[in-house]
Amino acid sequence: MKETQTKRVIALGFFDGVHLGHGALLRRVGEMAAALKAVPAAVTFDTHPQNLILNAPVVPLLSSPLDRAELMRRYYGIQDVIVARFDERMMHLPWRDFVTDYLVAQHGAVHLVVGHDFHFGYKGEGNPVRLQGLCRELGLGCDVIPKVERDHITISSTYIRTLVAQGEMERANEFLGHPHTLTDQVAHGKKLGSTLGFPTVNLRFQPGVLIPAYGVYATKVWFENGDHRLAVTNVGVRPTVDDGNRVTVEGFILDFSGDLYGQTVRMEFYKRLRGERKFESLPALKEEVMRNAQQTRDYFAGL
Ligand SMILES: Cc1cc2nc3c(=O)[nH]c(=O)nc-3n(C[C@H](O)[C@H](O)[C@H](O)COP(=O)(O)O)c2cc1C
Ligand SMILES: Nc1ncnc2c1ncn2[C@@H]1O[C@H](COP(=O)(O)OP(=O)(O)OP(=O)(O)O)[C@@H](O)[C@H]1O
Repeated sequence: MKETQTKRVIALGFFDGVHLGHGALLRRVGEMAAALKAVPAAVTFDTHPQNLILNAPVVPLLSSPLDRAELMRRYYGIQDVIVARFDERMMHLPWRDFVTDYLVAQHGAVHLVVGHDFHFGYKGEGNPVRLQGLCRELGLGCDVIPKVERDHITISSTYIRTLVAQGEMERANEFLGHPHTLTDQVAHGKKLGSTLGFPTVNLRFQPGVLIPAYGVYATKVWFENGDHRLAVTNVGVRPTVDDGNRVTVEGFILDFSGDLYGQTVRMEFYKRLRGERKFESLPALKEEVMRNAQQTRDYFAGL
């Protein structure tokens, strides 16, 4: 590491969802960065390593590395999130080289933080015990964080994905430590909602991102200016008005009028209120949406 290089305390992992287990690592990064006057940082990958190694695609909770970075910053004060490309070269990089060349020489690592089960480098030969040995040799600090559990279940992205896929948002959020979040630039819809009396904001899941169970959710929408509103949001294929398979996310923002097209908004999911249904008429759909809007107000009033 060069004298002039920025010093970083770095957590290692993929960090899909940025859950409470990840939080234990990231909090430790913050403590050590303050003590060492270094920048709190994390390394993640552009695609999940398992996609290349096992050829078994992981369907992530969050849309992109940018979303992971934003949650790490907001909830844990991580300033730099380094997004490493996980390609053939990275896959074949021996674990020692990953530490010495990538983390220390390129990114100024002075202290590393990993979880109890973290494996990395070619064939996953790097593990916490080996890493601690190498760090001692190199004069680097290294913390291995014991597993974080809740209800006797080890918190993991995999488990939280199954909860979100089933629409069990409240439980997913307990394990995440914050609401499940979708960020997108608002796109145009069919504008039918406005005529029906419930204008909606349309968001999209990026291809390959986990879609929560179809249905209606109590949500919050945060705007670019930092304001937020309650919203009642449908995730699904809208069998009443659409015959296609295209999945949409449409939020009826309560107590709001204004133009959001083109804005990047953040939607937080709190509770699934019901499944998606085919209604016999648009007035019947509207009546149900109004009922769901009230359920959303009641839900947040009771929190
Ligand atoms: C809270 C909420 C619940 C909804 N529930 C359903 C539903 O159960 N079935 C359905 O076919 N469409 C449902 N929709 C989708 C509406 O059919 C759709 O929002 C409306 O046709 C307006 O579409 P537009 O925004 O593209 O103009 C729901 C929409 C909202 C906002
Ligand atoms: N419950 C936990 N307790 C402590 N450390 C954890 C926990 N979950 C993950 N970590 C650590 O956080 C880092 C990032 O882990 P990773 O992104 O692989 O998360 P994961 O939740 O275990 O994911 P997956 O379920 O896909 O295996 C790793 O160093 C890992 O060891």
